[in-house]
Amino acid sequence: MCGPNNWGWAFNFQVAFIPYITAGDPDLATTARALKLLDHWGADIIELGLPYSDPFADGPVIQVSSKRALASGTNPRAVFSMLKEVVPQLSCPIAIFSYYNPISMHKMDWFMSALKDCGVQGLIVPDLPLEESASLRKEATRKNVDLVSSVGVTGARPSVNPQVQLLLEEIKEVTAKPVAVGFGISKPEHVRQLSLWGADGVIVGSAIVKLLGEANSTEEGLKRVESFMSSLREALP
Ligand SMILES: O=P(O)(O)OC[C@@H](O)[C@@H](O)c1c[nH]c2ccccc12
Repeated sequence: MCGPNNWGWAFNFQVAFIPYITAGDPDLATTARALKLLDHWGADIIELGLPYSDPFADGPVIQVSSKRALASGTNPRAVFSMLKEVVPQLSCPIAIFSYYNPISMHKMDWFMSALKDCGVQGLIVPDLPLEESASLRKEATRKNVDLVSSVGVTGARPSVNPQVQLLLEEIKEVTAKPVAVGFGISKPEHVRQLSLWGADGVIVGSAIVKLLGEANSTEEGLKRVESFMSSLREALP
């Protein structure tokens, strides 16, 4: 549905649907296919995680997924070159999700230029140290990449914590920025609930990563993700 949104990026949605997957799990060819599929099934933004050996803010599902991705030799350079080919075929923006450590192993301007060069529009760093945030922000602003930071531990949960409703109200009192809710969203009921509470976006990670990771084949994993995406999409206004 078309309507005004305050994301700063031009989308046609009321509540943004934001899937997360880990790049390179189980390999980058599968990630390329998954990105196209998520885009096709109505993702408004895709969070693409760079795998890291110590993903401490992640629950077991994304931790194992990171391990699989690293085992197949995934590194930022390879992810960026895959994206360079795939991004022009997508209609939704990509935000790279990365812990600070793998970013800091590169020159900041190289990293940010590489992001920009392959058409990435956002960068999420869950553990960005305050002391480092100024230089990263400066480089991101120069390259016109949006920067986001958050804390917590991921993983599917049976229900949405009712405190989220209050938290959403409190956050919206202090900012006009859109607020997307993640952590534990894995069912159409969760998505419905969060839309009713006024979330501007919902982020779904572990539930999708699990479908891809536990399938017996890439084909089967992508099929499962496809039907899961359509059931979540239907729950959105
Ligand atoms: O896997 P979940 O519970 O669906 O949540 C993922 C999610 O919100 C995404 O933004 C994310 C993936 N890994 C993270 C690490 C920290 C903070 C956030 C994340």
